[in-house]
Amino acid sequence: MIRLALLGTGNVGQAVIARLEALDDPGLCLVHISNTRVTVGPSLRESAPHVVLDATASDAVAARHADWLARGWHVVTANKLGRGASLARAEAIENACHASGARYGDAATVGAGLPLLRSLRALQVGGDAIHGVAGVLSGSLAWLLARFDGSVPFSTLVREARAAGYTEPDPRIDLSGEDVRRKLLILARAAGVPLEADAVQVESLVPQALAQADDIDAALDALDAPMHARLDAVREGRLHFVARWRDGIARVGLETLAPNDPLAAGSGTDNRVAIHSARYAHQPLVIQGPGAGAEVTAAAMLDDVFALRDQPTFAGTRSSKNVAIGIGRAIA
Ligand SMILES: NC(=O)C1=CN([C@@H]2O[C@H](COP(=O)(O)OP(=O)(O)OC[C@H]3O[C@@H](n4cnc5c(N)ncnc54)[C@H](OP(=O)(O)O)[C@@H]3O)[C@@H](O)[C@H]2O)C=CC1
Ligand SMILES: N[C@@H](CC=O)C(=O)O
Repeated sequence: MIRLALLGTGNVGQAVIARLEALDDPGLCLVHISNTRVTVGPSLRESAPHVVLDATASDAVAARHADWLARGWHVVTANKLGRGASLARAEAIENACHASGARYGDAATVGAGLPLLRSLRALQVGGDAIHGVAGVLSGSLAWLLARFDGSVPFSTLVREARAAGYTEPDPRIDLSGEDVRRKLLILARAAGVPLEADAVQVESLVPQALAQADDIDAALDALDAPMHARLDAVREGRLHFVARWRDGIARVGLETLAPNDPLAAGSGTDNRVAIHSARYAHQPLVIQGPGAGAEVTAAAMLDDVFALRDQPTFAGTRSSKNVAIGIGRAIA
């Protein structure tokens, strides 16, 4: 029996609860659910989970990952602020895993669970050397830029992307390139490169009026004129928000790509990532698929839980009281 604690009951957290309900797996038991307002079940410490599921966007929660791992609790996260924030925090997570044997499931943090991190790690286990990564890493920006033809204000599209659950809780995290920076850091670090967060050059799409706004929704209109100007300046191809890391240089920002560029394929929230390595020296390995959405993200988190099942920690553990999933649903 694996005891799970779920932090965060928003888009992703609710999808985790719904998936647990649908799977109805007797080997999984939800012993704690919490958001910033409500806790269901005993406190996190008292519930002594085997696995903490982080479905928040909270820096304070991510700052605790290393402590939980050091305690022997596995951590499965959609929150990128563990391995995608400061290098010191990413290294603390690494060290805690080595010291305690606990595992860190981060598949959901890049590409909403596409087999990106898994492939990067498997290539290296097989003796490959990763030379660089280039990609469209934001599902929301991919979705927005695919739709943006000037007929509808960019701000209207941002509101739609937010309502569909593709953006971060604060969409400025996507629009500023910060979400993509975090993903590029996670990928580069998974490729063995100790990249500092401020080593990534980031082009932000957020005008000052939006950056400083308290009422984010009202201030989204400030995007419309500058984004229209960017669109008008495109002569051939289409705008894409691209991340690149190679030869010590890492940058994220808008680029105009020709339709036959490998990074320009796909539709909707599709992410596309090209991995350049010793094995894939002439043609990169390209991985593509939906890169945002609560359901795929929740599925990736639970895949990471299932991957833990062979861990000795769970052998012989007693069954625990399952926190009512219906209550978890009710505290959204
Ligand atoms: N949406 C997507 O497509 C994807 C999202 N992710 C990541 O998933 C995470 C969640 O995203 P999403 O569900 O859209 O966000 P939401 O804003 O919908 O939900 C966030 C949840 O976290 C809770 N929370 C915040 N701080 C804490 C805390 N200290 N302790 C417990 N709960 C807390 C919030 O509680 P309250 O309601 O009380 O404020 C809320 O329930 C983010 O890190 C995001 O980057 C990753 C891949 C894809
Ligand atoms: N806001 C993110 C969601 C997944 O990480 C994105 O747009 O890609």
